[in-house]
Amino acid sequence: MTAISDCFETLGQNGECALIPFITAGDPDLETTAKALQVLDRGGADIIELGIPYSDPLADGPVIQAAATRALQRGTKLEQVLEMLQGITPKLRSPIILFTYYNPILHRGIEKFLSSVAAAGVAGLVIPDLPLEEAAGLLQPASEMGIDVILLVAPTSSAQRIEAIAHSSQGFIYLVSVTGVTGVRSQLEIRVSDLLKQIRGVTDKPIAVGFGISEAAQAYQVREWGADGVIVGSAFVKLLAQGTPEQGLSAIAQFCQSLKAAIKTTSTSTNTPVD
Ligand SMILES: O=P(O)(O)OC[C@@H](O)[C@@H](O)c1c[nH]c2ccccc12
Repeated sequence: MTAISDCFETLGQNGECALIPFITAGDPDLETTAKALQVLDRGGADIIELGIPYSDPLADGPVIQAAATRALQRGTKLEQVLEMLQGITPKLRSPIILFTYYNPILHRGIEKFLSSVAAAGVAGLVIPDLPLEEAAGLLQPASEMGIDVILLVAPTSSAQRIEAIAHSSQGFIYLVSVTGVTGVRSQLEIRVSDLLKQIRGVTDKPIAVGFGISEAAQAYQVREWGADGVIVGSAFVKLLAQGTPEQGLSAIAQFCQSLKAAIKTTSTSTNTPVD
């Protein structure tokens, strides 16, 4: 069993939903990223998604694009991120998922990339532009190294494609809540609830929902729709970038706690959180 499946299994036994914050590595610097991982880990995160900054982030909205640009301007490189992680992952309770576009993987070579991320203690990978048709070449060697490759379902995916993705995805299924790029949305689409049911119908694997979630009430809503995990990116990235690194760290600590408290509430409770 992988670290990620293990995490969902334990949470599921307690009727809990996973909180999965996302931050960009190297924004404002790698030292702060290392601290942020620890702050999130202690603040209620169950799994943490760490983004490798990339120059052509097609799936990202303005907040994460700007964070990636700042990180690249500082000269953040994959090798340095992995080196930082190697020192930090043994101290964390939460498994780390590395978020990267596909090109940097191809550039290094799949085997080499996988062995370096495994050595850094990474538990999973999210690769938004990995074509399902090419996923097999990565899924097999990754699972041999105990790394989950998490595949994404989009609202536009056909029933047939949803089934194929659900079948191949490792660790959990990432359900993208909206068509478009990452970033804060004021309203979540009700369609997410139907998509969750549709995916449930074809797999027992956990399902986490991401894109557009920025408030405790939205996280609660997604949990009520039946998600096993809630992914929150842009809202964390924005808070971390405001003010000094210390101010950013304290802001994400508070936000993390409030999100976790919101999704811990069980559906039978009358204690519905308001934001
Ligand atoms: O930023 P949001 O809207 O909260 O979405 C999650 C997200 O940041 C993270 O999972 C992510 C960052 N960049 C991505 C690109 C594609 C898919 C997912 C992502």
